Amino acid sequence: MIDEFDDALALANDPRLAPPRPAPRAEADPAWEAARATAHRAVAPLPPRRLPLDLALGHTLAAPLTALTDLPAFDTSAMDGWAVAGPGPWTLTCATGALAGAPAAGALTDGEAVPIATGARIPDGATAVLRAEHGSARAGRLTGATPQPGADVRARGQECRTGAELLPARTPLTPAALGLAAAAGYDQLAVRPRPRAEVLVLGDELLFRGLPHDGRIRDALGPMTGPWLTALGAQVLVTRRLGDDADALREALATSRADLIVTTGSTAKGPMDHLRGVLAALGAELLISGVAVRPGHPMLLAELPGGVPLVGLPGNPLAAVSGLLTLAEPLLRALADRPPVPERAAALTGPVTGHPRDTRLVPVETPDPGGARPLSYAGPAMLRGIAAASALAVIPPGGAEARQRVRLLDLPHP
Ligand SMILES: Nc1nc2c(c(=O)[nH]1)N[C@H]1C(S)=C(S)[C@@H](COP(=O)(O)OP(=O)(O)OC[C@H]3O[C@@H](n4cnc5c(N)ncnc54)[C@H](O)[C@@H]3O)O[C@H]1N2
Ligand code: MOO
Repeated sequence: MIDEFDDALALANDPRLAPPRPAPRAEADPAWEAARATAHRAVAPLPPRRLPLDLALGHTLAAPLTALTDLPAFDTSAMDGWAVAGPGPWTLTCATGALAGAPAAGALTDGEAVPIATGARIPDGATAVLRAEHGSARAGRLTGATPQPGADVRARGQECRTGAELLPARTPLTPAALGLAAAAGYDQLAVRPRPRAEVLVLGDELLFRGLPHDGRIRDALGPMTGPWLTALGAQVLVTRRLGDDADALREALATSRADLIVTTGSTAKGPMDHLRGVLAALGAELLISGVAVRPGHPMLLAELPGGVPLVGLPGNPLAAVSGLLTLAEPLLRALADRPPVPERAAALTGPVTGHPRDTRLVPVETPDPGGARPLSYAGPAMLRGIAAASALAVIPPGGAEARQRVRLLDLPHP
């Protein structure tokens, strides 16, 4: 079996199959789509690893999942009853019969039958299964209407033959995918691991319990950034609160073991906004410094000297969500080598004012699949709108009319 895994790893490592990695270099205030594309190109997929099935949940298949066996692996009974050979009535050749997980009962010849359990191997010579409720056994004889040949028999290979592709590479490993892999004979899988993310919450004004007081407010980004990164496919190592301490930030960036660092706040140029200065001092390269999107236009993407990407989410809460879906989502997808999420659109229930030049992301609820209702309380510093929303509607520069179809970015659900 190791060979298959090595093949899978070799396939996943084949440079001909690896996405090209053009040199991403700084772009000032790119349009929203261009910023997403830059973020997607900024990183290469993480190297594949082999993981036991019970640790593979949430990672991404690094190579196609091909069946290591026929499924079913042998002809099995679909029902409890009797395996019968030829037309009835039948003589029962054995009282205990064929049980699931046991070797097949002895071969039958026409006129013979044997009790059989759902999932048990069909004995050689059997032509069908007679369901328990359709037959009657007395004194070694079985009577009942003769079932059609093949009735209630699951033929070997009905679901797949050995070598068939069951799932393509880049599929997220859901519980059902793990079940399929186990049924198909796998003990381990070659996966692209979930990217490890670290969240650094910046700001001296933040409180982590109790009510706002003395100009200080509760941290609203710590509680939502980690869970949303998890829902976007990351493994969040830690959420750290660093205040506005430039030294602590420098130390955290220099020593991080994450594949992606996400900071909150400090993207602008206020007196306590140290992020850009620390990035410059560390020799990081700014790949994106502001995006033509509202809210969230000060968001940034940098590459730290070791190659680790850093997404700077603006401090205003809705602006931070905008940064997550604009920059962190495509980065995480690229690191895990996941395919793009299928695009979804819906018709607005009312007009939405646009920004003259920038894209707007507006919280909407989608009570019916084709419609998107813009929500109130959707200012950059507000949370009521986004907390009630199921998606962000992408409003092109200049705005959108009622009933106009616009693209939706679904909010990820943990
Ligand atoms: N002169 C300018 N000032 C600002 C501009 C600008 O273009 N020119 N842009 C504004 C926009 S838009 C945004 S968004 C913010 C971005 O600011 P920062 O990323 O530097 O964030 P802070 O200054 O630290 O905070 C902004 C705002 O958000 C609150 N905040 C921060 N962290 C949290 C948190 N974890 N939980 C809840 N609220 C948080 C913070 O208290 C501030 O109210 O800059 C504008 N300024
Ligand atoms: O764009 Mo700020 O990012 O409006 O909140």
